[in-house]
Amino acid sequence: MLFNEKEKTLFTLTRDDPSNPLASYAKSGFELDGYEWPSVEHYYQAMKFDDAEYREQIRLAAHPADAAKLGKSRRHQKRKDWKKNSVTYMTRATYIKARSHADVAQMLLNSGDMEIKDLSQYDYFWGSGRDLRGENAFGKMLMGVRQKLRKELEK
Ligand SMILES: Nc1c(N[C@@H]2O[C@H](COP(=O)(O)O)[C@@H](O)[C@H]2O)[nH]c(=O)[nH]c1=O
Repeated sequence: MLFNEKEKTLFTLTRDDPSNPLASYAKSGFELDGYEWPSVEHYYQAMKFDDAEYREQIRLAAHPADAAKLGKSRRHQKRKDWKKNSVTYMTRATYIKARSHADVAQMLLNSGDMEIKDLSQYDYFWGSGRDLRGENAFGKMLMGVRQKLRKELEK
C-alpha cells in the first residue's frame, strides 16, 4: 500500500516539540564554547547576538520557547553575518547534543535513510510550511548530522 511505503521512507518531527529528543526544543543539555546550554534552541538563539550579557540572558531562559522569544527581540541587534551562519550554529549544537546523549544519536541513526522533514506549518525556512514546499532546513540539517555520525561509527 502506498501509505505504508510512505511511512517507511519519511521521518517527521517539528523543531519546537520539546518531547521529541531530536527537536531543537528538547531539553537535552550539552556543553559548547565553554558554557552549559539547556537546549539547542537556547544556543542557537543566543548566538544571534554579540552582546555577551544578552547572550547570557538567553542561555538562562527557563524554557526553549522563552529563548526563542528573546532571540526574536527587535530591541537587540543581531549579528550582521547571522543569516549566513544560522544553519551552521544549529548544526553545531545539534551535533554536540547527539555526541553528548547516546540515545539522541541512536534515535537519529535508527532513522536510517529515511527522509527527515520538519513539518512546522508556519515556518517556510526551517520547516515545510503549510503546503509542504518549505525549505525544510531543519530536516536537512538533521540528515547531515546523521551522515556525520554514521561516518564516525564506520571509522
Ligand atoms: N534563520 C533563517 C531564517 N529564519 C526565518 O525567520 C524565522 C525566525 O527565525 P529563527 O529565529 O532563526 O528560527 C524562521 O521561522 C524563518 O522563517 N530564514 C532564512 O531565510 N534563513 C535563515 O537562515
